[in-house]
Amino acid sequence: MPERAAPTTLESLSAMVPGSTPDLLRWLDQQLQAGQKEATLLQSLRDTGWSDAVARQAFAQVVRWRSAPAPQAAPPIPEPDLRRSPTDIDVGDRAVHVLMALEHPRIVLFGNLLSADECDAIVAAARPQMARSRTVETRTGSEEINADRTSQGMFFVRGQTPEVARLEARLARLLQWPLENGEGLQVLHYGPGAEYKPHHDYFDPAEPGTATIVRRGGQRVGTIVIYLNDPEEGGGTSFPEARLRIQPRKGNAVFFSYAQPQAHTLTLHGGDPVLRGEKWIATKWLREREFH
Ligand SMILES: O=C(O)CCC(=O)C(=O)O
Ligand SMILES: [Fe+2]
Repeated sequence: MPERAAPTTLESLSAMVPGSTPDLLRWLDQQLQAGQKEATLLQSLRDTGWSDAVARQAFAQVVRWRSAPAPQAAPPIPEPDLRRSPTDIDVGDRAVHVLMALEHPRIVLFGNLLSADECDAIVAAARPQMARSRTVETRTGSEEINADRTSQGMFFVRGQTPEVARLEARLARLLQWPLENGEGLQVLHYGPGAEYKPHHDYFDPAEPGTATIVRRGGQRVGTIVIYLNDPEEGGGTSFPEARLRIQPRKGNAVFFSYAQPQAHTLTLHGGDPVLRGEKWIATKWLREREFH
């Protein structure tokens, strides 16, 4: 029998037909599956002592239940395979540590994603191209300077340097998400006092520019922020609704996902002001579809 994912089970359906039983509904379902006709079925039910009213109501409910459309499986989103609570995840050329996992909001903290040398190489490649960070402006669909974001930043195109390509391959395995569905890696640098006020990374569907933005690759559905150095004080990544702060550690990374572009995902987050030292991060935003 084809698998049926109806809004309710036959057991709970029988509660909606007074006088019926789950067995009666299961029998009707099997008979309909076998191609039996209404008149024949109602007659056999009457013959075996069911009242006409119960037989008719049960028949109608089962017919309706059988024709209910199978609910759409939720589309996949980026997600590490944590089903067996692994300590490490093999990403091909490295064992990434799983340090913490929160269900809702979905937040996973990883260690050992990058070696110290790899972090340094990404910073060195990004440094000459740093400029005041821009954010995608959903009101207009263009990129603008944002007063809430006092960091400096740049984007790599995918695969731009060997380190970037290696990191992207690792992330694809770690998050079980195609490399092509990722935006180019963004590197951000926060000096003392710099911050990124709490925000959502998805594009607000209510804003007029969002339709234009999501034409390229769909919505953002996940983010991984990779720490490229150790700030001395401050500079955490905070999730105020989860009352959670992640303290940066060179080579570690925090991943979070949001299946819908909605506040109930509790993925509001920000970069706390750097109090002492500086902060370097690389951010990869993951899209629903291929981003090019
Ligand atoms: O600086 C941080 O820790 C957070 C960065 C961030 O929210 C982003 O890049 O979207
Ligand atoms: Fe963000």
